[in-house]
Amino acid sequence: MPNPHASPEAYQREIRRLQEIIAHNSDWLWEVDAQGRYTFCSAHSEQMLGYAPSAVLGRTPFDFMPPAEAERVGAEFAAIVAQQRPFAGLINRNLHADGRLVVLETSGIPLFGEDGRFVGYRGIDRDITPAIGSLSPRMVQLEALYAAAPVALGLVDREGRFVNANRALIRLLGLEGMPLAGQPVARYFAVQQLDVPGMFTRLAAGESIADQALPLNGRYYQVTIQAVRDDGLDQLIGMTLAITDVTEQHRLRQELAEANQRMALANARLSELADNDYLTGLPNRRRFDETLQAEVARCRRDGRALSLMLLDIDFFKRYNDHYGHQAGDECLRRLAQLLRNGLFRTSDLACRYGGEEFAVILPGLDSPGAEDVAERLRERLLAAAVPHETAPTCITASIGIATLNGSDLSQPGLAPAGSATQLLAAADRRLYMAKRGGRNQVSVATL
Ligand SMILES: Nc1nc2c(ncn2[C@@H]2O[C@H](COP(=O)(O)OP(=O)(O)OP(=O)(O)O)[C@@H](O)[C@H]2O)c(=O)[nH]1
Repeated sequence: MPNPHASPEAYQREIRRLQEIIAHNSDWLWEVDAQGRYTFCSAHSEQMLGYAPSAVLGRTPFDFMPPAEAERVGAEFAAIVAQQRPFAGLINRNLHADGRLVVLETSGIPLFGEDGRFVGYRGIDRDITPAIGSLSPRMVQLEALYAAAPVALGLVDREGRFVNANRALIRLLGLEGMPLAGQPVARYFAVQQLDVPGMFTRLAAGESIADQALPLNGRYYQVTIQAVRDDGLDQLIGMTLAITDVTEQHRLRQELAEANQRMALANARLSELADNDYLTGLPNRRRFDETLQAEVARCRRDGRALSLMLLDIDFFKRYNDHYGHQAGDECLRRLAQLLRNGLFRTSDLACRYGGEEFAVILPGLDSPGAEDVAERLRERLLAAAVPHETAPTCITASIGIATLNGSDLSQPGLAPAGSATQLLAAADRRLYMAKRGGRNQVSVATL
């Protein structure tokens, strides 16, 4: 610094000497204020960037950079300013007035006023473009794409450290303004989220790594890993990380799964409604017809017996008239419950045939077996002693039974549909006979 106590001539000489040093130095000397605006600029700006100092003063270094570079360097510089620390070797790209890209290496020290307040930086820029060679436009384009890609991209070395990261990755990690290069991946992702050593072991063994899900801060990401190999030696030197936000797809998939589940429930309910009687919950006439057809066909195939029971409540009209239709409904539900309650084998099917009439299909049961079941059922209903004041006793039922013997059915020319019709007609005849015979009884036919 010039000595302010020297004679004016000596002081002037010292000032000129310093100006010459600045002018003949190969570096660009500058000062910026606390807002980063140039307050001093040596003549080198002209030769480095093609702008005279007068065109530089008042502007910021970022005004001379391509936008993406300005954003990147701006973030790095903001972190430095926040700590008000010296820095060196900050590499940045600038646009020369003639359109060329110029790579500068910037170093600086913070400046403080007499009261100790931070007032800006003083530093130098060195043109290192000749040292690194000119940047091909293709390289610049690729870098711009990398920087601006919406997918979070990063390169990781064999030690599990970030070599670089694009803006999306820095944003994803909430690290705006902080340098990520050189930081271990494990610092930001737990091993359960990204097992980098494990992945390297597998990549080194020639395995590929399937995309994996990564829930993070309430969002869902998909991580894609690729090995990076040394071109010449085919040696694993690192891996690329691509982290795509798939929250929306994840949400849609979940909604779809839920909708499918609701649909399956609705379908199950629909088919239940289509197959079951709404009043008693027993299988309805449609289900009965289908099952009887199938069982007759099976009876014919296997040569086994098949019995059919038709059950009709006695004096039910009187019951309805006396107790009301709703009480009649309740009575039907009670009888349905009785039919359901384990009187039959799992292969048996009790259905509401219509009105106050029920049917039970008894596969594999011969005539005496079916009669036995019917008697037990009749007795249980009697034992339930459901009051019926306008009938001789309580609620009772008449039952008609018909049985097909499989061996008879194997005769040619007897169609299954015909057999089912015959079986039904025979059981119905027997029911009629049970009614005629005085009700509360079982009548059995053998075809
Ligand atoms: N409460 C109620 N009653 C029904 C239902 N379906 C049919 N019924 C009644 O059942 C009665 C059947 O009467 P009928 O066919 O004359 O026979 P019944 O009075 O039982 O006389 P028998 O069968 O000869 O002993 C009718 O009054 C029908 O209205 C129903 O879902 N709920």
